[in-house]
Amino acid sequence: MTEDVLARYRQSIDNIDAALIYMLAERFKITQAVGRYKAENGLPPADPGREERQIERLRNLAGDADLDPEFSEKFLRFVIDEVIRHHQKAREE
Ligand SMILES: C=C(O[C@@H]1C=C(C(=O)O)C=C[C@H]1O)C(=O)O
Repeated sequence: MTEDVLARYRQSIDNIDAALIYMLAERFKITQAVGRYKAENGLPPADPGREERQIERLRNLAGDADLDPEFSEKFLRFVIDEVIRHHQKAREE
């Protein structure tokens, strides 16, 4: 009985994790396009002003959603740093 409850929770966790992976894949597809556009047009890989606005926006959304804003900032920072790495590579190609 208890194991059924745990299995149901975990099924839901598996679905959410799958959605996160698909959403991240879509985000990286569009950021790769941004990286190519920047490389072709001589724009810098990073845009600190945009990052600051994004982080502030997500910190507020996190607060509304009862998620730790510090965690949401760390997560977005991690993703953005990877995007910038891709943009630097696109510029070198
Ligand atoms: C995607 C961009 O490039 C970088 C990555 C960002 C992101 O992943 O949200 C935001 C700003 C830039 O440093 C962009 O300039 O919009």
